[in-house]
Amino acid sequence: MQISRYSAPEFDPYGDNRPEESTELWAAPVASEPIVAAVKLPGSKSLTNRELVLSALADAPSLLRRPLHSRDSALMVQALRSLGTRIVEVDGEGPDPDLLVTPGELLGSTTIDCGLAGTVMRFLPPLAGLALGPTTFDGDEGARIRPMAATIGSLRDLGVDIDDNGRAVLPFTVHGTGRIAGGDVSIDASSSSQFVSGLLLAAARFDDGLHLRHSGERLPSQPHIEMTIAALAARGVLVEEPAVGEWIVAPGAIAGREVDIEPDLSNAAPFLAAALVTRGSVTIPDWPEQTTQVGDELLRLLPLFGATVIRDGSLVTVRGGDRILPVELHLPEAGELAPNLVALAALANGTSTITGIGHIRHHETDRLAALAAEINGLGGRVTELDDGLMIEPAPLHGGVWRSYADHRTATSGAIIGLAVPGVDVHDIGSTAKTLPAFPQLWHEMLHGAPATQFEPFSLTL
Ligand SMILES: O=C(O)C1=C[C@@H](OP(=O)(O)O)[C@@H](O)[C@H](O)C1
Ligand SMILES: C=C(OP(=O)(O)O)C(=O)O
Repeated sequence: MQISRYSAPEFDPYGDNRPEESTELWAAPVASEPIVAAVKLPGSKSLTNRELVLSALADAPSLLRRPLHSRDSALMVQALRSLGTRIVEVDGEGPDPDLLVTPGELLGSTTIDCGLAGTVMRFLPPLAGLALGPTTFDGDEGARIRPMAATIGSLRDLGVDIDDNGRAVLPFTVHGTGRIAGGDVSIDASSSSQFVSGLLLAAARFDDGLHLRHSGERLPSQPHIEMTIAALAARGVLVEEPAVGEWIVAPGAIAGREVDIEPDLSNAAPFLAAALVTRGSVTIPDWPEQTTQVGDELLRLLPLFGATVIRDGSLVTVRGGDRILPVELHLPEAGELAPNLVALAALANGTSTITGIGHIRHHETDRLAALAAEINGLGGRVTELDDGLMIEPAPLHGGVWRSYADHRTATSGAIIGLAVPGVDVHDIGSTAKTLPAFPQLWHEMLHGAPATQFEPFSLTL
């Protein structure tokens, strides 16, 4: 295999926009024996935020059952409410209330806080174009460097006036007029599939619908585009795909519906990884038989690391092998899973390469640089490639593991900490982005009993 090395400038994910970081350290628990546990996971971020957006655009109310309640979904709820959508919590089973969404006229004249949520910053600008007044988008300091050019450029090409001071990043203002002409548009979605999903979700509400073409050299995270297309189909909107990287949506209504949100299978990754690290077994209930979630790929990928996967109806159990095997993976479709897989590879008994994931430099942080810096900080031997990482075996020692406000970097530190004493994860609270209960669930997985010392992340809806 040809490996081209990436020569990184000294890693600083924020430049001058460094956010204030909490100095809180979380002592990652070490597993002294094989873990045998079952972990029930909350709803999928990607499904919840798509269904919230589609419910706001629909022609009738929708009920979301067992949606995710996390920072990313709370930001989406808050943003849609401020645009004019009514969203109320209604009783559901368990701790995560259902959401009843009643679409209203999109009003605009508001400011949307995107936090660090790609789904909020890429899915909502088209809705702001359909709104009656201006909407300003901003977010965390770390969000202000995430690429937005394809969203801003395409909406402009479709007739929307956007003021971004020529910078093509947050903050920017969409001057909505209540309608978007729609029609033909071409984008480069090589840095995120969310540019495609954001346009497709709203396209049926454009006057002339949408004929979208992707013109860049690669299209990452394609399962997430398939998820968008499936969510639209379930609401009566057909997306035609005349060629790879081309989508057509006719103008029409988006139906309201009742929808069960599946558990977040990408967030199953750290727990299933724990089975491999401790040579134990971890079971996830309610694993959907069929799904568009890329997390389902874990059932194919984890056996490559030496795991055995057992399916019993909706129960999925992953059992660790004698050791963690090195892997050679090309993962453009599953960048979201890469950080946790890299953590596993750092504990393997040989050299691994994971490629095809250059776009994850544009996720919550530059994940390739972050993972290399943190594993190497514990004595590891990770080399950045231009589109991935090479991970060579090395004895790891304890130390501080920085999270860079990234939930998946944080959980990667927790995975390594199971096997390496003395790993202190900085800002474990960043897991609230998609899994506020992560520290509790991790503790329960290890000890079987609820932890008392964790204050759950509180959300005001
Ligand atoms: O549409 C979505 O819900 C997502 C798409 C993917 O983004 P990229 O295409 O930027 O990788 C994924 O990594 C992200 O976590 C969620
Ligand atoms: C890339 C991710 O998030 P976002 O939706 O903010 O892009 C992620 O959750 O791994």
